[in-house]
Amino acid sequence: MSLYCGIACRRKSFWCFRLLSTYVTKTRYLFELKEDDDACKKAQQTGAFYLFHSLAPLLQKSGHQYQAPRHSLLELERLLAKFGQDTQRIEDSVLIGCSEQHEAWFALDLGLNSSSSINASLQKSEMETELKGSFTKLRKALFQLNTKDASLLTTAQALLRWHDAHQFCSRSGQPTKKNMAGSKRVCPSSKIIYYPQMAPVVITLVSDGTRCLLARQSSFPKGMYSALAGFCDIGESMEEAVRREVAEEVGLEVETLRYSASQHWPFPNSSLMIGCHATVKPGQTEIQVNLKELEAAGWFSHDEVTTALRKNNPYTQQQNGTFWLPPKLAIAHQLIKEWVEKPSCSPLPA
Ligand SMILES: NC(=O)c1ccc[n+]([C@@H]2O[C@H](COP(=O)([O-])OP(=O)(O)OC[C@H]3O[C@@H](n4cnc5c(N)ncnc54)[C@H](O)[C@@H]3O)[C@@H](O)[C@H]2O)c1
Ligand SMILES: [Mg+2]
Repeated sequence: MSLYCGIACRRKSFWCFRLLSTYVTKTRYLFELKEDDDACKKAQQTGAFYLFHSLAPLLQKSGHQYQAPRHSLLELERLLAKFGQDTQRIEDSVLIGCSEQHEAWFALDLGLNSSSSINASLQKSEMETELKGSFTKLRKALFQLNTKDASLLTTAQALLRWHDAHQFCSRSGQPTKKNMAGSKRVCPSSKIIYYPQMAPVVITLVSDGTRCLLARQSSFPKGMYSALAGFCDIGESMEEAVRREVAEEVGLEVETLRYSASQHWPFPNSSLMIGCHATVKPGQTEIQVNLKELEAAGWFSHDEVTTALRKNNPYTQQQNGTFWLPPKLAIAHQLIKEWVEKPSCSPLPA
């Protein structure tokens, strides 16, 4: 779908109207909603709401899959009235996207601000009955959601968590106020504007040309190995962070590296995962595991990794005691799959 937009450009004394793509009109619309509180409030009238309770999204299960139901403003108002809650609460919602037809999508947490945890949990189960779903831990549900819902819910949870944790100005100590879309918070006293943040993390699949290096932390589920990951230090470039993390965690020097792709990762707080492939200096492949950071690390052959990717069912592999890899949705999985498909693509010097 494309729309003619009001934007016109003057070229050689003719007015020509440029056809804007659906994507462009959608991003312009979302930008407007973030900047204009009145437009955003209006968008709520025809919008749809994803519901959360204490950062757990409302999901409905059908077979082995989860679905995230959306509710209209009217349905939400009825629900709040039924549970004796003020409709003012809708102003806590955050904008998380919109459809191609410009139906704005919001997320609202009905559990976060409850003053009593006993009341909150009572209300939670009653709401679940009313809504014919369950507020499910995102970590549990993430891998059983379709990619679109998974991406929307991780964005929503990250934004709701950020607002919950940034209620006060770090300079004045006064309460901050969110804008209608939830794209920022402002301190009325110090005038400081706070924007939602993500921490940059590099995640690197190291190869020696024929094998790839996988590692596990003690906090990982039993048997799961992944690529090396680490938070960027302040002042570092992505390249510097990759070199440092690989040296810190396994005692190897990166020779070449290549950026692959990035991903927002909501756990435990919002990270921007920057995915890379790296190679180490030939003949310098002896791993020295930093046991403060990792439980184990090792080189895995192309055959071993290919087999693990093919049979990547955590439940059976955990029981067999064999090693297994992160699920499809994780960028680590994508990096490993790329390496299996093209183990010797040529990266740039680090
Ligand atoms: N999506 C994926 O495929 C995937 C795969 C592996 C890891 N991860 C994620 O990557 C992240 C980083 O990996 P890691 O734990 O090995 O990092 P890491 O190697 O940097 O070690 C974590 C330690 O770094 C310190 N640290 C520095 N800056 C920090 C910050 N901004 N926030 C929290 N801790 C900070 C803390 O002491 C913490 O204990 C984790 O949150 C993990 O969930 C994602
Ligand atoms: Mg690490």
